[in-house]
Amino acid sequence: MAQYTRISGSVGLITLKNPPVNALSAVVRQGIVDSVERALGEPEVKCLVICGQSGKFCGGADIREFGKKMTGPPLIPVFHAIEAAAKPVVAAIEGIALGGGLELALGCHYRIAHSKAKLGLPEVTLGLLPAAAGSQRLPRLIGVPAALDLITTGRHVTAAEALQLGIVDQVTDHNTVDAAVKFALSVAGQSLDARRISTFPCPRLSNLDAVFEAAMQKVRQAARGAIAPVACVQAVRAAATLPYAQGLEREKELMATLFTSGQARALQYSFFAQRAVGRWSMPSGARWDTSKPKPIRKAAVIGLGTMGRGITVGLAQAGLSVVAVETQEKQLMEAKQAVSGMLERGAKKRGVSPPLGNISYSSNIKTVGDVDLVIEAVFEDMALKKEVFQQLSAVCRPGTFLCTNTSGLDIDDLASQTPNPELVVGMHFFAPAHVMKLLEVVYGPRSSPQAVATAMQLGKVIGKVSVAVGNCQGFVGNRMLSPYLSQANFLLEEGATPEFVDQVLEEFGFAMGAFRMSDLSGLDVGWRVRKAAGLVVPGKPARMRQGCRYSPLGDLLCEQGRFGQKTGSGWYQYDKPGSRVAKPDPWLHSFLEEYRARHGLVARRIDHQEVLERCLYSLINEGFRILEEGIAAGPEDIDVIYVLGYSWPRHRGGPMFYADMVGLTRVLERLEFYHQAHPDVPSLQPCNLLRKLVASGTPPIHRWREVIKKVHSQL
Ligand SMILES: CC/C=C\CC(=O)SCCNC(=O)CCNC(=O)[C@H](O)C(C)(C)COP(=O)(O)OP(=O)(O)OC[C@H]1O[C@@H](n2cnc3c(N)ncnc32)[C@H](O)[C@@H]1OP(=O)(O)O
Repeated sequence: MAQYTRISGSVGLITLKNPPVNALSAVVRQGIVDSVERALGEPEVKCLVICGQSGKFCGGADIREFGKKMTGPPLIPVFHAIEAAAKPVVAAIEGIALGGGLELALGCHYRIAHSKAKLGLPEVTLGLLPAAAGSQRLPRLIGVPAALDLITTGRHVTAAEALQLGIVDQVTDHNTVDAAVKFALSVAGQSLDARRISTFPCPRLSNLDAVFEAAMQKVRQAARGAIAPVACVQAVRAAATLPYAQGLEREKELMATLFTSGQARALQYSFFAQRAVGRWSMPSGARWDTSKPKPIRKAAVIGLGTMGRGITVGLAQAGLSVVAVETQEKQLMEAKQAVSGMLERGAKKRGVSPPLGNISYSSNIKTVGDVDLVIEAVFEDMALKKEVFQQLSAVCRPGTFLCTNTSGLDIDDLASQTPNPELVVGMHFFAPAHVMKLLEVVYGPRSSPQAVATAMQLGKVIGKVSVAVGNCQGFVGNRMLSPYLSQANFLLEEGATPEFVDQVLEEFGFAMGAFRMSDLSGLDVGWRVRKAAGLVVPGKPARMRQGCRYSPLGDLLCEQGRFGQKTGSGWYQYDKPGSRVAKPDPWLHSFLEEYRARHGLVARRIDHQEVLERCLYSLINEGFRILEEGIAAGPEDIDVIYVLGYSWPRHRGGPMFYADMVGLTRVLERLEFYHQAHPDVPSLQPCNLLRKLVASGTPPIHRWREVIKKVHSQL
């Protein structure tokens, strides 16, 4: 609702009330209309102030209403009525003014913001554009280049930047409503002619075409197939080239195509999924709301390779005390230098001082005796990790949580090295660990709910989106990646090239195709895992392992020392070791031809559809197996992991959402088709849960949990 009160006798105060972010629901919109009408009708009222309750101005349109039947007054006429008012209307912006919230403020005659407020038009991140006249008012207020930047990126700006850009008229460190009331009284009675943004001409640009061409090129490059950023540029162009009323029409047209698009649905699903994963549950019944985390003030990181360094930076930046341990003195010194550099660069970007003093470095594991939680990040070798866990058990004080940054080793096996397996969980970070938003929190059968809650909470403190998952080989992300990569390899055996497979996957929206990604991460990583799993055994039939089809192509490249970017060659060739520019490699093409000839394989023409279906549906099928086994609690967990950790295009929601969009019946049919063609590839065999979902009428994704529950209760 919107509450109307009178203060200081002559100020009408409208307070938006819709927790948690005062979103503009139908009731709130109606409340604004009624309150404005009432204030304008009261002769004693000289001016109006609009604010939000609980220190939050407004988080924009109510996203929960999207896709439902529209009720209540639409936003544009509401904002026009405010702008047309004969009494000054001042927005008192505390906390947030985002999307429709900022558009509401732009409809007001003046804007006063608290110094800690954040403002922005993030609609593009939801697959939309600022279609409550924001795309038309903002360029008129701050000029085309700045408006293009804010609208196409959706980034939030601080109050200080908003003041500099001209979005707000004043910034205060004090009570914003008091400041706005005072300000409103000071301008009451003055002409409002120069305060109505819709009447402003858009600031002229001599190089208008060049500016828009450059903007379009930039968004197309970054968008990976997303349509909203492109529509945002088109809408701003309308503001720059058309009268306001016609610009609004164009905004409406563009919004109409976006609003019902699959991309908007995917992005909005992704928004809620990212929040839903915080409400985790375990098969034991332990849940986020019944498990209390322990506060972590001091943590230790063991092993200062690439991952350990990133984790140390993340912890220190969040204000924790960190003991960083590396047993080799030389590596310790190198790590200290690298971590300090990362902290200094990060601090410079944020305009703060680097938290160098938060970290103490040591080559002695005994120095971790007084920490609350340890994150082990040594080399991915079970024997080494076990040794570290035994040492930690001996030196840590009772109750210390022991976490491992393994990307797929058995958490329970590690926990068995300690007398308190309930304190052990996995914290699987993604490289670079101080940048990537995803954290897989992995619980073993003996991990306590408190250990899980603590790791989830710590993830939040250091700015990660944490997803709780069960213990299995590769956890969720890497386990699903395995059939995807296998299919990519099989496609090479059957006639494709790495560049063709990558092109198809990149056109789908991945930042990198399977082979470019493997070259970046290092082919030796998977090779080591396959060796440990007993798959790389000389003398075994080359293309079969453990009764299933196996491609040894990656192993053969590793035997040649082709580990990817770091060695200057892998699936592609590079100018020099460490170079990032992948070039098709004639050597690799001849190698594939020889390989096919040696194994009697005849190359055939493979089309886009086959590449996509085999790579993606096998990955999705594994996702259904993960849900069936209860390793992930719901499809949102998997989708968040894939969007944030594996560069799955956000505008496609994630693999499980994508399966829902394609249609489960279609996914099932195609898997059946490919499994028939490749009966020796178990990952193509449709899993039971997928069959059950189809048999139960292919319910939409938000109802899958009901079917999953039934499947679990039958086990
Ligand atoms: C014609 C179309 C006109 C306008 C279009 C729009 O306005 S589209 C909406 C534009 N607004 C946004 O994109 C803001 C989205 N929200 C956020 O970025 C963050 O939620 C926010 C406001 C910065 C707060 O972040 P914080 O980390 O503090 O909290 P959290 O994200 O967990 O959100 C708390 C709960 O609020 C719910 N929520 C947030 N925004 C909205 C919204 N606009 N509509 C409805 N609900 C919203 C969010 O889902 C959380 O709910 P929960 O039940 O706890 O999961």
